Amino acid sequence: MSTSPSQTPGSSQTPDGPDGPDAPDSSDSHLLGPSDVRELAKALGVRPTKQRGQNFVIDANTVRRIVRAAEVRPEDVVLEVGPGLGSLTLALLEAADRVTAVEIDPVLAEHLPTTVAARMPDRADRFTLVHADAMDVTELPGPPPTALVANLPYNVAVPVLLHMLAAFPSIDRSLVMVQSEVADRLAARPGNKVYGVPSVKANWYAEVKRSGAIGRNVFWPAPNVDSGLVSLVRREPPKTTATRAQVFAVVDAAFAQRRKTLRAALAGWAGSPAAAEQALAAAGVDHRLRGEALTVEQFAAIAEHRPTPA
Ligand SMILES: C[S@@+](CC[C@H](N)C(=O)[O-])C[C@H]1O[C@@H](n2cnc3c(N)ncnc32)[C@H](O)[C@@H]1O
Repeated sequence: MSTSPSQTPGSSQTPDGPDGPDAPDSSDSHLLGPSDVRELAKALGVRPTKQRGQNFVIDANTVRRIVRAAEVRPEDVVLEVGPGLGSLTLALLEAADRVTAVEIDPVLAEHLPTTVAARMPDRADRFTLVHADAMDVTELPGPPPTALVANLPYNVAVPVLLHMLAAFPSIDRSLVMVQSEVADRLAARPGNKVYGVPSVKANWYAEVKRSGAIGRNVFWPAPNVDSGLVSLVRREPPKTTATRAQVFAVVDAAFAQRRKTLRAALAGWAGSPAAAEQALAAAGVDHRLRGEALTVEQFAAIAEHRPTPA
């Protein structure tokens, strides 16, 4: 199998390839259109897998829209997780100072520098590819990333996002594309029925909001779910004497049994229902509430009052 075609494929349409709403116009000639994606995948022998969340964007307008929504600045060092064939990478390289991309798939990882060099020779020295599982990445070559912009693999989107926010405090803005329901969950506020673990943990790091919807036909292959954009702007974490791990342990316990009151849901964490009630009282939180009503600051206050085991 060839992993390195000698040149980047052209852009002729073929009937059996992925089709999208917008073929690139001449000003987008370095971006990937539907036939470019199909031909690149074919040349590399890539068969997109669900397991790796491989749905490639085939629409130049969509990648431009993502870059605009991310407010990428000329001085930004952008971290992209899962660059795939390079659809978003090329648009990021137009706008940022540097792009560092982390890709798990060996064939995609090996070939992407070739695509970048062929499509954007003037910017190729500003691109770095790291072949790794994003969940294992704790350091990156080059200057620290200032922004995270990614069309995340859907099955690991939340853990990858939270991992990157924890591992790279230099990231002050993120714009991620995720499954629409996950976008709702990430951006949910207390009291919302989809508010849960991802909402609270994301809010530990950032102010989170939904930033638009993306249809299915801008991908190849088209997923069977809609997508949403989520914007995260770094904030100071809540002021607390508890560690992040201690706060997240309370969050996990509260939502593991989300139908139960906090007194019952936190019994295991505190040692007993009575101990949970005591910790909640000390934190100024009504023990009859459920986790879905609490802010991240309230979870932090509860974590500070965990009873010491006898
Ligand atoms: C939804 S596709 C996005 C591809 C490309 N950015 C685009 O928009 O066309 C997700 C990409 O993430 C990669 N990927 C999946 N799991 C990963 C992981 N744990 N770490 C790094 N990359 C991963 C896949 O191989 C794939 O290239």
